[in-house]
Amino acid sequence: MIRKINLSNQRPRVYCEKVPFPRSPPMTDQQPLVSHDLAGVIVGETAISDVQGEAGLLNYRGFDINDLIDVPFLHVAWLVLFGEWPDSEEKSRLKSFMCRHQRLSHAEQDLLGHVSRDLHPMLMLQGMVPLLQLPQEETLGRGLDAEQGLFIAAKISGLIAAHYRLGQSKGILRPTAGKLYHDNFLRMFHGSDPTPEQVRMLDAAQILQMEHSFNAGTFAGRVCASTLAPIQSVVSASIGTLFGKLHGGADQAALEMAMAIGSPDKAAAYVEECLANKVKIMGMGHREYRTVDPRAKILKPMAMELCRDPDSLRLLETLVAVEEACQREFAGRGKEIWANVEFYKGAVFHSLGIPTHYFTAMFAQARVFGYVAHFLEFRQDSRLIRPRAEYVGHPVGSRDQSAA
Ligand SMILES: CC(=O)SCCNC(=O)CCNC(=O)[C@H](O)C(C)(C)COP(=O)(O)OP(=O)(O)OC[C@H]1O[C@@H](n2cnc3c(N)ncnc32)[C@H](O)[C@@H]1OP(=O)(O)O
Ligand SMILES: O=C([O-])CC(=O)C(=O)O
Repeated sequence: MIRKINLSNQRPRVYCEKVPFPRSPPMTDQQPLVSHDLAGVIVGETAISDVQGEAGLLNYRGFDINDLIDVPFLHVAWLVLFGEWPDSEEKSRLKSFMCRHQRLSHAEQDLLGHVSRDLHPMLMLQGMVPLLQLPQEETLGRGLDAEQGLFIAAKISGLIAAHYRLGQSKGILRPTAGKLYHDNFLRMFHGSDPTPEQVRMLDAAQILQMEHSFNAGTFAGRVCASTLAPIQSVVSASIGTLFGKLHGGADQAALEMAMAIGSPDKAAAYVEECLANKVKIMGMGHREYRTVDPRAKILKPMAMELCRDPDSLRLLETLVAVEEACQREFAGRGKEIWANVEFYKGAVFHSLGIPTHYFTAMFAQARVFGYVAHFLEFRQDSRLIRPRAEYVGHPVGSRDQSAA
């Protein structure tokens, strides 16, 4: 039996005595558990990834992310989904499956053609995913849910590239059999061959974004899955949640912030002004990490390697100056706020020629593998997620009904 109270806006870790998940004891006359933001509250178990916020560590299925960034992207995706590496037969089937489904059918192209070119790519994805006709037969030998989840993942990459092409008044391109997943994506997006270095960098950046335990988007998906909604509703709910600036949308906001600041010498004044006015600095801070995000540690040197042209370099130097000013200012205020995954990722994407308003959609393109992994895990043993609210409105009988 547990009873745990977490005061909102504080950070105590409130661990409960182990009770068999997913069932909590029924709420009766005992003191209710209250948490407005669920900070520190454990609401389930997962074997998919582990975020160690104090130490600044992240692993997927028991592998530290530093050891995963050089592994082929789709092999890591398989690991995240199924908890083991694919064998050689599975590697080859997965590669051709993803390539086949990255290509949009005529019906899918037609649907996308009706979407406004100006619609934000995240809204386009959230709307398009439930409209996909999912496969009804298994070919990968991992069950229909996994088949459909991987199908959605491949389509997301095709939809992003096609949406961008249509916005540029250019034709939609097809993937090429035998090419790597992100090689095809970059070619379908830009219409030109990426360098092996660009593909390698995109692989690494996307591996870093693939999975992150019970983040808001994944949790929203779990809530949706708990009603027994289908996988396309679950992924769509997660994408909608990822879009916000306090979550995935911070990637676009962080680089646009650097663009608006303009040059490194203006960074300190910008940070001081934000903090004086209680404005959040995008790409800084994290609910779980009490130190620098382990992914930011990898993305910063990647950005330094990639940002060579004067425009990219100025943006990167501006970000570095913002980070330094934040470190000074937050330390002076006794706060532990560090760069998160979003802070330097934008500089990497920018150097790959991705416009800022596509950043979060590309985050979704990677995180969808995590969403599907959680769907598969959660569906094995789930119960409806339904918290309570404390009613603070008018009491019955206290209102004038004559004007009804
Ligand atoms: C993929 C991802 O989702 S990573 C996160 C992406 N989001 C962002 O980058 C948006 C900017 N960051 C933020 O808004 C926050 O840091 C969040 C939402 C990520 C985490 O929020 P919280 O868990 O509430 O942060 P936390 O409890 O550490 O905040 C402590 C204090 O630092 C402040 N703070 C936290 N982050 C920032 C920031 N980026 N800029 C300015 N102040 C900040 C908070 O306002 C709070 O101040 P207070 O004590 O005066 O109220
Ligand atoms: O876990 C979180 O709160 C945010 C997130 O998705 C990430 O950092 O990748």
